[in-house]
Amino acid sequence: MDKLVITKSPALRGDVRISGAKNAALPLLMTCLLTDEPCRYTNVPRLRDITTTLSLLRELGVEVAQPASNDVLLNANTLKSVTASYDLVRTMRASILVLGPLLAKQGKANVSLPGGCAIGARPVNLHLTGLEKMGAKIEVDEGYIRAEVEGRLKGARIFMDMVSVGATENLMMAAAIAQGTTILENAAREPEIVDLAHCLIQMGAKIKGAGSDKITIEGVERLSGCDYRVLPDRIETGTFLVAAAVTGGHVRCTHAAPDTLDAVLDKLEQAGAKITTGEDWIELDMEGRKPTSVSLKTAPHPAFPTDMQAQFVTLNCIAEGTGVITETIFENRFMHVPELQRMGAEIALEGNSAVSRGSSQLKGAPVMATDLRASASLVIAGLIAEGETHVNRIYHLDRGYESIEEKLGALGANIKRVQE
Ligand SMILES: CC(=O)N[C@H]1[C@@H](OP(=O)(O)OP(=O)(O)OC[C@H]2O[C@@H](n3ccc(=O)[nH]c3=O)[C@H](O)[C@@H]2O)O[C@H](CO)[C@@H](O)[C@@H]1O
Ligand SMILES: C=C(OP(=O)(O)O)C(=O)O
Repeated sequence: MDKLVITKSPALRGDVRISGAKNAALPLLMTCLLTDEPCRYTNVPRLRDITTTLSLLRELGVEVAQPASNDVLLNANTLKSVTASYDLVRTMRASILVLGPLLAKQGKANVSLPGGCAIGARPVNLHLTGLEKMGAKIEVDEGYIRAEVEGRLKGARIFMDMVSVGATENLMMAAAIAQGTTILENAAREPEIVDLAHCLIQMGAKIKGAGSDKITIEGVERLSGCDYRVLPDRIETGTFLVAAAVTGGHVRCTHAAPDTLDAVLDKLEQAGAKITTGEDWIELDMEGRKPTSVSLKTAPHPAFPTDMQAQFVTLNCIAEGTGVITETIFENRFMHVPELQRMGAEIALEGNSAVSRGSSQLKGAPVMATDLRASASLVIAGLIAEGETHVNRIYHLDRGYESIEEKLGALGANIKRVQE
């Protein structure tokens, strides 16, 4: 199994090219299931989750081609199955996003229940009740969600009692070809929702309000294909910016989307970073300063993203002063804390908050993380720890970061991937 070996690194300097967003690409690739026409997606990141999605789509009978490393061509007019098997779904929760499109287009879908995962229980009740409101009959049998509808799904007014990114995406895709108008209330407002809406609109969907908490979708009979470029990854961008900040560096993220990162940039400025942005780039300069601790609370967009929480916990460990980071989205998303403590971090977990005393002297150690962003926080810790840090189980990182060691290495980090 591969691991990353990191030694204390100089201040990171230079340009880093940001990849397409994993969390935008995953739902976008599922849009091919809503049409019989070919679909082309560009700026698709090369990640394990994308490979899993393509395997899942192939299993359903979708024709898949990758003419260039970040281009994907999909054609679902050869579909032969409506079953997403446990073997694939268990490795990637976003597989649940085939449910809405398959049900809307084929009238039927069997999707393995994703089950709990390292960061929390992550139920899918909102996906299911929303589809039921649209006329689907759904039962859960032998670990599978078995959904059916007679004729087409029907437009409905759906209020979600929690803000869910995945449920908003699943229901928006299903509603795009339902009969009548669907209104999603308390919808998620993440930039990836807006990106999905733009792609669906290019395919002929009638969607208004994406990016607000009320999305109105007037169903159309059929959608055409698409040629769509995936949004830049705001979480990858934020991760590189935090890595630059903790090393006291000066880094420019290119091919980025600054307007998707307001809450993160705000906290970096509070930490003492000088931030400059252009249309598609963000530059961070610490001007030789050590960061100051920040306090923050994760919440749905446009507030601070849970997917950046772990990286900021690492920042707070070495920063000046006390900082309190509170996680409100997932009930078990502090697995990086015990590992950071093993590296010498002075952090205490108090309920759903990580309280750091700051100015910890980190020391390299063998560490491992059980989720993607926790792994990223340990990589960042490795850059500033004395000695060698070995980050194990990096298949989590490979789910969500394209060539992380090459990109960090090009900025001056001492990092290499080794096979054991
Ligand atoms: C592939 C992808 O885009 N993943 C992102 C997506 O995950 P995902 O779409 O799975 O996250 P959700 O927004 O659905 O989850 C938010 C909260 O709602 C709860 N919930 C969700 C659905 C449901 O039916 N019932 C329910 O109770 C979840 O357990 C969680 O506590 O948004 C999360 C929150 O920004 C991010 O951390 C993930 O990186
Ligand atoms: C939690 C994440 O992803 P997923 O929803 O795919 O598990 C993430 O991207 O940080």
